[in-house]
Amino acid sequence: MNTELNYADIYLVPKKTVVDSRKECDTSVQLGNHRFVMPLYASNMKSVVDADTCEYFARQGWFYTMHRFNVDVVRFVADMQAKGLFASISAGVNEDTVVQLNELKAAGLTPDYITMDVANAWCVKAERMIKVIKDMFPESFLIGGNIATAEAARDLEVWGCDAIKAGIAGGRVCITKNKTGFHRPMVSTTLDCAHAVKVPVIADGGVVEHGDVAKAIACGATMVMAGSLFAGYDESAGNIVEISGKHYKEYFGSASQYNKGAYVNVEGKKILVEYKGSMKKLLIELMEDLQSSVSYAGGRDLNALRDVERIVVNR
Ligand SMILES: NC(=O)C1=CN([C@@H]2O[C@H](COP(=O)(O)OP(=O)(O)OC[C@H]3O[C@@H](n4cnc5c(N)ncnc54)[C@H](OP(=O)(O)O)[C@@H]3O)[C@@H](O)[C@H]2O)C=CC1
Ligand SMILES: Nc1nc2c(ncn2[C@@H]2O[C@H](COP(=O)(O)O)[C@@H](O)[C@H]2O)c(=O)[nH]1
Repeated sequence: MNTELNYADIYLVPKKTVVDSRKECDTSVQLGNHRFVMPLYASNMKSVVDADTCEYFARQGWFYTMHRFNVDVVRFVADMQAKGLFASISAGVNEDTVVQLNELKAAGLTPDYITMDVANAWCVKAERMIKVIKDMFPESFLIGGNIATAEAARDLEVWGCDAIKAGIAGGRVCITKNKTGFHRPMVSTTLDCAHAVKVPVIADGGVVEHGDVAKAIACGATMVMAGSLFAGYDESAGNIVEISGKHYKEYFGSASQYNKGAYVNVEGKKILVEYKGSMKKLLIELMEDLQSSVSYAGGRDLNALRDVERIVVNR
């Protein structure tokens, strides 16, 4: 059996800083036809993003992906593009997704980004859906996920994905590992997948500390997706709950009973996260922290992080 690593098991070794100020460090990243201010974005979960959250992120120059649960995709894509913003939607692998894609086509709309999002995308249904999406929307940038091994990443690349989302059962509200026994820690997942393919890899789930973003990039990720990090703010989706005068927001898994509306194949749970007010301060702090990471890596942009030594501190 192999020993596998998570974000908390590694650190990055500092190099000589070459900038006079952390403000000089560039955290921007190219994904598809757009450049975004940070290589980090919020999970496409109903308790994290809604249409307003997506618009908020797009206006701040951050990437986003709308979730795929009871969404009028025609209206969503039309609204975003009418506002001059990019449209980034999620797709499943069942017939309802084909119906939605046909409706988009009939309306003459092309999403800028489509994320085909299932628990284990290394499967025949995902292979078929990737072909459908690529045939119908060859101009859209297709992200496929999730997977957790080099072999799966290579398959998704061959099947036609323009980027691959990696991470199985590492999320804060995930109970997949408890219920099925399957999981791979994020550092090992990201290293393996990113080294196996030429297309960008998105490290999804398990971000606990801001520094985990830099660690993911150092392991080869182009982007990082996080759910709990963005839950609990004014701009996040999710209901506010008051308990003994204290305010919280609900954060639940996409495979939870609360998202599914039934207790069938449940692999997610609901938690309450502290209500934290406006998200603006978080976005600024995340960028400042990553600028600082780039300076410790001895560079001026994210490329510097790809060159740093990684050390294992826990085994
Ligand atoms: N990143 C992660 O580790 C995980 C993420 N999730 C998230 O939860 C949401 C729901 O995921 P998911 O259950 O895939 O989506 P859906 O519930 O939409 O399932 C999609 C379809 O795939 C089938 N399917 C799902 N899992 C399997 C399987 N293991 N074997 C065979 N068929 C399967 C389902 O059929 P049937 O239900 O009849 O089996 C269904 O028809 C997604 O947003 C996903 O990202 C969920 C778990 C893990
Ligand atoms: N196993 C499950 N994973 C889920 C579910 N809903 C979402 N997710 C994944 O978690 C990440 C977010 O993780 P976090 O640690 O940043 O909070 C998300 O992007 C999905 O990949 C679920 O119900 N079960």
